[in-house]
Amino acid sequence: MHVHELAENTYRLFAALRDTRPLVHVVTNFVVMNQTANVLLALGASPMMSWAEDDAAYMSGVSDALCINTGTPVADRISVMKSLMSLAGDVEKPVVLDPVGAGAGPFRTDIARELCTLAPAKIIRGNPSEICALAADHLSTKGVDSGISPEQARAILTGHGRPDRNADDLPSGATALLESASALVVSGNTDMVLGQGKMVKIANGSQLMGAVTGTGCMLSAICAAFYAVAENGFDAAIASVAVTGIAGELAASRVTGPGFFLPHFIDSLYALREADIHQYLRAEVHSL
Ligand SMILES: Nc1ncnc2c1ncn2[C@@H]1O[C@H](COP(=O)(O)OP(=O)(O)O)[C@@H](O)[C@H]1O
Ligand SMILES: Cc1ncsc1CCOP(=O)(O)O
Ligand SMILES: [Mg+2]
Repeated sequence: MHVHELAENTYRLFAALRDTRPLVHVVTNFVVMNQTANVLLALGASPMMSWAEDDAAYMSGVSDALCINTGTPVADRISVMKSLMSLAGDVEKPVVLDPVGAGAGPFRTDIARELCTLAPAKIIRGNPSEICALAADHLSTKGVDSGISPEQARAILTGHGRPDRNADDLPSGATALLESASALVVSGNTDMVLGQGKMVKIANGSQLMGAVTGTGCMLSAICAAFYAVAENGFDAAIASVAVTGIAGELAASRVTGPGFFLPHFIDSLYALREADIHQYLRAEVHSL
């Protein structure tokens, strides 16, 4: 597939999202809850941030997608996350898992690994060391920040240059993790979207996105909104990474530092046009 086709598909899903305004149920951490709801609204989705167990069955019945984020994993939240993911799996509702802090100690890593066993068609979106903690038992996450670069993650996931694999092979650790997912998103200065036998690299975004908290969490919620209108998790993940990166780039061009980045990011998402997607998308497709 060509970059041009990726841009067209991204805009098609973006337009569908704005037309249908999917209800996205987000159980996320206390740090990013408000900004995540605002980002979903600016994108064109309808956010719902409930985490009550008593609300789970009803909300699961009416929502179009679910986003689960393990950033502040207190006991009652973990329990509702499991219930919601099981309910969503039963009806094949689109689900996104953001394993915040996987690879930073056994507590978070074990929670994320258990959640990976639920809702088998989910998108899993994390930073390089979070994904490596799930796929390859590599524990290097520094709190919620990646301890490694996307390129290092790629090397770890491919099994360190085994002679029978070339650099473009589908990561072996990722292959196993993909059995519990429809797509993996490894974010960073360049984002990688992995599906069965295929990978797309997207080089949009800005360094400023690493200078404010919650950009990864927002990307995961955006993945859930796109997944609600997409045919599959792989296409939803590509569109989400593209739109997030382009909006981030436009926002960064309008500010001098992180302080005003977030409001400009929200404005850029709100005002994003088809022409921006075609003009700015920088993607490489690898058929594997
Ligand atoms: N140095 C960078 N250059 C471009 N984009 C970046 C950079 N760092 C992070 N991003 C973008 O910020 C978003 C969050 O990614 P990341 O920081 O890896 O996640 P997390 O916040 O979960 O650690 C992604 O859209 C990613 O592309
Ligand atoms: C700082 C912090 N601490 C617990 S959750 C959280 C937010 C993490 O957000 P992101 O993974 O998007 O950087
Ligand atoms: Mg994160």
